[in-house]
Amino acid sequence: MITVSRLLRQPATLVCLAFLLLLVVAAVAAPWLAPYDPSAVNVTGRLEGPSAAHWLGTDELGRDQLSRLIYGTRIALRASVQAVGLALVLGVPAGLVIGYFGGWWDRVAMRVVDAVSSIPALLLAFGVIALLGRGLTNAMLGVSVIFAIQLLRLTRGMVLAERELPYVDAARVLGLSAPRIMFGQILPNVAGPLIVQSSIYLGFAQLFEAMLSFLGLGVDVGDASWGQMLDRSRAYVGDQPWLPVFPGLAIMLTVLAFNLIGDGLRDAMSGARAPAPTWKPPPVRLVPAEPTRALLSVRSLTVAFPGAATVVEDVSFDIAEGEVFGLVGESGSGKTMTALALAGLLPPPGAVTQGSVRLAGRELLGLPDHELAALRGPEIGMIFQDPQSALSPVHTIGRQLIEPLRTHEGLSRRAALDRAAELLTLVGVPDARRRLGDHPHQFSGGMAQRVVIARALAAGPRLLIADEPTTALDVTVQCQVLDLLLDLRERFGMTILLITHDLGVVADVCDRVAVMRAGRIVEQAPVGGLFTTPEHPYTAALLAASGGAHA
Ligand SMILES: Nc1ncnc2c1ncn2[C@@H]1O[C@H](COP(=O)(O)OP(=O)(O)OP(=O)(O)O)[C@@H](O)[C@H]1O
Repeated sequence: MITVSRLLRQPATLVCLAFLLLLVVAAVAAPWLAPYDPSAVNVTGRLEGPSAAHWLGTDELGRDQLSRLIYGTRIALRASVQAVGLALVLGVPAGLVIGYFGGWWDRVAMRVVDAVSSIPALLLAFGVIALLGRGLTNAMLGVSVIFAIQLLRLTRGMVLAERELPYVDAARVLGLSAPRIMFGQILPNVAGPLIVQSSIYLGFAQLFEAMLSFLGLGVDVGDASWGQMLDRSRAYVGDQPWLPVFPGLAIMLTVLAFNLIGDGLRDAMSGARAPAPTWKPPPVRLVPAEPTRALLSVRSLTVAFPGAATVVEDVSFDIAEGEVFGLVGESGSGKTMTALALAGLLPPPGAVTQGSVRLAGRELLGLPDHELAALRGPEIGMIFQDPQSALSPVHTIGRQLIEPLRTHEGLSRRAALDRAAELLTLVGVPDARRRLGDHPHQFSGGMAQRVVIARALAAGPRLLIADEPTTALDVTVQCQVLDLLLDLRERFGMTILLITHDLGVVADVCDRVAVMRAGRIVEQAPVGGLFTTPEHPYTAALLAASGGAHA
């Protein structure tokens, strides 16, 4: 539904859809719309220009051009739908099977695909015509084969990625048969790009039909086809210059319409050209905050989503320079929303409705976006739970590390690479120089998290917000990453806001801690005090539930 509404917001796509609808109406209602019989010859009225009797003129046999153009839509649409329909029927199931089963099936099929793909579509159409004879159906068969091969390749590529996803494993565990998984589970997930590609192929098919008819290999001589009209106009264009104009325009506009619809569908599905949301955050009610020596001072921070309950309410805490401050609480208690609010990264329509967030004495709430963006990196760094999803899979680690170094420190590429290698060594990645050329998937979870930490350090932030940085890692690696954070605090005097639901982690690394529940801080204290004498019953219950992890 989101895709349809985005599509309806694209004027160019709407115009193209209306144009195609017009073609379909013209094809279906041709006998009623066409003013003349498209094959009625009138030798006394040959090669006439546009007139009241013949709006688009007549051809070399005196046939009405408008009527032939209207009847031509039937062939244009039939050729396109036939070629793409057959390609979908052949290519998509083959791609699903080959991608899903993989192995030698895949290897053999892909070699065949490579070989057939190297043949130009037009050449293959000539081959099919030579074997099976002239005619629109035979001509479009060769084109269908090429489209089918391309759709097979596209489907197979997407299935290779999809089959590794948890929902496919879940379907296997449920005992669904392979065809049901392929057609019932995977196909709906890969349908979007296939629809987009097909609409683009509809345009290509139309072009091929016109080319083959132009070469005299498509429709029968008497039939009205735009390509054939263009072909016949060549010999008489000297006598009647209007002849090629209308069939040429019809071909051009139809191909353009199919392609623009394909583009529009792609944008609607990816949201790329969707208009920016009109939503504007409400103004923040700044709470006056007294001067403090803390590096970060948060007062009465309140975050709300329109129509939903307030997710963070009246949260206040201070973090001193060099301190590790823990924010702990059960899932959904508002820890992440607090952190995102501090960095100005709340997902719309969430917004800070009131409060004060001062970093080194400077109020951050209400700062314009570009000023906040300039603070992220050198002032506030963030690391998240899943290191792999925080790194771009297609870029090397080196490239991802030098970007912040070049942006914030203005280093040359060579100097940035040297510094990136130093940072990787600092966070404990062995053989750092060589590993700069590796991609994220070549790193284990713990090593990838070290890379993410190194990237956050690259800009030298004063405050590092670490949101569940060890939750996705196994216990041994968790300890190593926490030790690394502590080591960095020691060396650089870095201030850390550590978000976690694990009281064991809090006990190990934090100086002070705040306990959150349902969007509010219910208690905050130095770590030792909180564990020995919790004041709030919720803290006591959390400690009891954690089974003495802190002991
Ligand atoms: N887009 C949203 N719209 C409305 N409410 C949201 C949205 N995103 C999050 N919330 C709500 O905000 C509350 C706080 O979420 P938050 O992610 O901060 O919790 P958390 O304590 O970090 O939990 P977890 O440890 O599971 O990440 C939750 O009740 C959540 O349902």
